[in-house]
Amino acid sequence: MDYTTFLQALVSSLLCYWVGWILYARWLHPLSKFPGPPLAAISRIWTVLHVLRGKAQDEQKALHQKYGPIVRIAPDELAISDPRAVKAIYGVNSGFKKTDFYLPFRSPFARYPDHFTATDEKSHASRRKIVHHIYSLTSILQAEEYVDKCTDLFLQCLGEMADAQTSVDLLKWARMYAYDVVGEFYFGQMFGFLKNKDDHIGYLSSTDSLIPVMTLSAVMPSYVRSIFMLGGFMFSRMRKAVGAFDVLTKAADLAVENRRHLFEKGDVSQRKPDLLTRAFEIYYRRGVELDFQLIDLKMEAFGAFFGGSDTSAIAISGTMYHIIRNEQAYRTLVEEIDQATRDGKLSMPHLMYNEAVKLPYLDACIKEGMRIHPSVGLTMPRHTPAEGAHVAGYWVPGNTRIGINPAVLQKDTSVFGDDAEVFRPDRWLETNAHQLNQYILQFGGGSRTCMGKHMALCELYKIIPEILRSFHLSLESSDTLKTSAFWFYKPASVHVRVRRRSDN
Ligand code: HEM
Repeated sequence: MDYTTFLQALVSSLLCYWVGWILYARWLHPLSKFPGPPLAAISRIWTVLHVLRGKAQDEQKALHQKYGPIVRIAPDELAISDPRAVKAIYGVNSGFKKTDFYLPFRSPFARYPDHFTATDEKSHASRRKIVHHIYSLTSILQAEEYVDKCTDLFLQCLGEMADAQTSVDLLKWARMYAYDVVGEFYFGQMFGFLKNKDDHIGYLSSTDSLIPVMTLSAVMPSYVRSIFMLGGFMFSRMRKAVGAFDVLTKAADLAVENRRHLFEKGDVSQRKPDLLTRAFEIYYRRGVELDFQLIDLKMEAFGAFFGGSDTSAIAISGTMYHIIRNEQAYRTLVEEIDQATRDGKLSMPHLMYNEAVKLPYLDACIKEGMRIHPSVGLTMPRHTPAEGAHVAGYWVPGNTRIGINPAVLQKDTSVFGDDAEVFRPDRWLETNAHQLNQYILQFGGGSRTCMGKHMALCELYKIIPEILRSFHLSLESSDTLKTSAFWFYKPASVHVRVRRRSDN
């Protein structure tokens, strides 16, 4: 066969394959009964472009308006926005498993898959059980003073910016705060963002570069991911980002080595009651029995760095944005905080987490802030069990990818009413408010619920009232919040003017 004939045969075979695939995917595939964009039914390109535009939550909402509560977003994948689907997909013992979407986020040096990316439920449950107590509320509150240390520095910086009358990007500062809290909890000390008032070691810009690339890779078919990731390394920004994480790895090594030294010296007085110490206690007491080595301990620190910094910062800045924007809510909240401070129910100079959670309006504002602006803005995809499953009245075949986007469901009018898009904290003070909780997915659900939830809530319930009792904040612009959703549903910025309060 000559070259031209070979080429013609190849092209015709490929054409036949494609025509066959299109006919099958659109009309014969087990998911062909589900509506959705025609391109999504035949290729993942649709999903990749959809995520690439960084507006997944808005586009997905529009999709549901057009096609209904369940939409085919890739040949083998469905997105659903129906309250009944939450328990079916994310409930304990639902039998739904994490998909390979999570794999690009996995650390290359993980011995066991880290909690976030583990796809084998059994192994995940046994590894999570080993460290579960580290993340309990009791354990977090034993280290509450480290949150206070970061809060003091944050407030000091806000004070300086208020005096200098400079504009403050709350997102950037909340990020520096949240990263420094992770530093205190896991790396022996703050990373120094707040002290340096800047991303002096480049971690923030590195996650900004890496997360979108990883997210795009996560929605691509697995066979093109490596090529895509390798392609990414052609760009100096990516190489720089990876370099910054070398610095992080060294910081983790040093923190672990220093702490090990203290343990081996038997110097109990020098040991901070932080999460690193808790992890070391597991290592020394049951490390061999549980196969929990120093590298596993380091993985916990990495998990918190990647899973707990930007998420917490988005929750803080997103909630603050809505409070500041809503005059009535702002006034009511400040009155509640001031009254509680006057009554001695909020300690000075540091209010305690256990005091803050008792303030009903603060609680309502934080719940509403995270409802309307959850930190995750993509579907959290799962595989249906091999035998298939009923989801919200639909029969979904086995091994189908299906997921809910918290940023879509949490604004669903069928659950939250016609004002679902409005920041209205009072909805959480109404009689049946507790029923809404079951449709809130901001911390995920079931056996895969966020491990750092208590740590994140500790930061939120402390920093928001601390800021509001010391400063008055106003938004610089009345424009609506600009956001992007590469896994994290991130505001572009939250610029505010800050004044010291003269009335306290
Ligand atoms: C406001 C802050 C936070 C938010 C909104 C948040 C959100 C989430 C969500 C939605 C998930 C589930 C993802 C999925 O199922 O696909 C998750 C899982 C996880 N989060 Fe968080 N997170 C926050 C803070 C933290 C912190 C501070 C840490 C670390 C200390 C952390 C560590 C983790 C881990 C390890 C998982 C995986 C759990 C598992 O699958 O077993 N998160 N988080």
